[in-house]
This record gives sequence, structure tokens and C-alpha cells, in this order.
Amino acid sequence: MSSNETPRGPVDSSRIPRYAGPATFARLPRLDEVGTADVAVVGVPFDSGVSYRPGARFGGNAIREASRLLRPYNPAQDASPFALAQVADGGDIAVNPFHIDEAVETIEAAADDLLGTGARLMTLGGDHTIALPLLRSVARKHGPVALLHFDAHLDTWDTYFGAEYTHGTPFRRAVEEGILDTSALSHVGTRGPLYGKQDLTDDEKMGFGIVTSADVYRRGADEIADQLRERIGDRPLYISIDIDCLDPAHAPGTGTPEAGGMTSRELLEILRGLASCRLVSADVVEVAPAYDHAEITSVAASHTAYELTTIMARQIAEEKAAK
Ligand SMILES: N=C(N)NCCCC(=O)O
Ligand SMILES: [Zn+2]
Ligand SMILES: [Zn+2]
Repeated sequence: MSSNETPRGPVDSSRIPRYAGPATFARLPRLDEVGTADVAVVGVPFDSGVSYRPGARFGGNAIREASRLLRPYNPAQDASPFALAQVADGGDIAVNPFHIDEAVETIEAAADDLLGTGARLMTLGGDHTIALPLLRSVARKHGPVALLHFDAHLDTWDTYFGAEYTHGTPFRRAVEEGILDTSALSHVGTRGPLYGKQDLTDDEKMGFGIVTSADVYRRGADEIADQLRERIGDRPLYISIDIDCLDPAHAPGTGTPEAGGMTSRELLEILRGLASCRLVSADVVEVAPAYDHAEITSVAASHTAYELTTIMARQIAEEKAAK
């Protein structure tokens, strides 16, 4: 799509029942139907990096299915994201489930291709391993990025069974590789047992600040969003959302659930409070539909991706208007 063409939006659900036809994210066109997109929604069906329950390889398609009910106007951000920018579903990145190193390379190369077209990425995981190649690719384009990491877990551990690329280690690797702006790194929603106190010391040394799920509950979403926004400033920002940042009551369908998490309302409200940040790409990971009930988790994930997409679409529209 050239910059002055009207974006092609979702299928009209008042004419074609929303449960009909194959699922794309939010019933949007496929990327090959529109040529190029401002925001490409892509799935990464990969879960060979998990340490407990597998199944996140099915997460992307579960989120697409649950996203059939999304509507085109987002009142919380007073925006119609799919009219402001061309958002399209780029399908899945096909990765080797038997070879983690190769999968990481494939994801990085595919992300390079998509970012190279000028698109921002809204990636649907997959387990959290995939954040590392996505961050490498985003940093190649923007330089080291600020990171907001929503998760029950730190994911800054070193290795599991000697493996460097797992879903518990992507952000330590990213810091080691110098692809993160270490003056603006935050975990949000952290809780639950650790291996030892050293986990926290190591994490702090890497530059991370921690907002626990209890902090969110005590201080409220608005205050937390204000604090995060201040820390991020106008740096290019990547947001990585592990759906297990939510309480298992709000996201049972995930591989490493921890009690005492945020509500989906808190997560969505914090994201809306970050709407003015320079969001360059984002992911939602760790949706494992086999443990889900009534699509609770994939509905929460689809709304999370919708808020993130709205933030990106608004900024794209602003940038185009300023040209
Ligand atoms: N990234 C997620 N979801 N979990 C990491 C858990 C690592 C562990 O088993 O200690
Ligand atoms: Zn997690
Ligand atoms: Zn994680």
C-alpha cells in the first residue's frame, strides 16, 4: 500500500458472520493480499524452548481465532487502528522444531525481511525464546531499544541443561549482545518463587527495574504507566508480553503459571497509558491453548495485541501526517 491509499480493513462482521472463513488476526487481510503493511501481524509457532508445559506453538492460531470478535473502533484509545494504518496478517514464520539454534536464525531472518519493508511487527508466539531473534532484528534497525517486559518471570536466567536459547533466558542474552538500551529496561508483573536471591541481584546488574504484580495492585495501573513512560522517554521501545504476566484466573492457558498475577484489566490499562511511547514492535507470547478454557487466555491475548496494534497505528498515522 502506498502512503496515500486507504488501508484495507477487516471483513465486515455485519455482513459476513464473524465465525465464518479462515481466521486472520482481527479478520484483517493477509499480507499477500495488500502487498506491504505498516504493521505486520505474524505468528511464530515454536515452543521447543519451554521448561515446563509445552503447547505455545499453537498460541498464534488460538489468538487469531479469539480475535474474530475484535471490532474496528478502540474507544479506550479513541482510534480506529485499521483505518489509521494498514495492518495485515503475515501468516506464520515456519521454524524448525527440532533445532533451537536454527529456529532462532530463521526468526531473525524473517523479522529482518518484514522490518525491511518498513513494517512494524506484532508477533504472536510461540514461547518466549522468540523474543531474542526479534530483538536482534529490531535493534539492527533502530539501535539498542528500551524494553518493557510483562511477565511473571524474569527470563534473565543463564542456561537450562546447558542450553543458552530457552524461554527463560532471552533477555540475559539480549543484554549480553548489547541490543537493549540498559538505561530503560523494566519487568512488569513479576512474582513467584525464584532459584535464589542472586537471580534478583543478577537481574538488577543487567539494568532491569522491577514492577511486581503486587506493586501494580497496590499503586494502580495509572501510576505505574506514568512511571514507565517517564523511564522510557522518547527512546525506541519494544514491548514483550508473556501472557503469564496475568493471573492464572485470567490466563490459565500457559506453560509456566504463577499465582498472584495481574488482571487483564490492569494489563490493558497500563498499555493504554503507554500510548505516547515510540513503540517500534511488540510480541505476545506463551499462549498454550491446550490448558485454556473457553478461550479465556486467547481472548486476553487478542485484546492485548489489539491495544499494542492501536498504539503503533496511531503513531504511524501521526508520522504520515507530519510528512
Ligand atoms: N518465560 C516463561 N514463561 N517462563 C520461564 C520459566 C523458566 C523456569 O522454568 O524457571
Ligand atoms: Zn513467564
Ligand atoms: Zn517469559
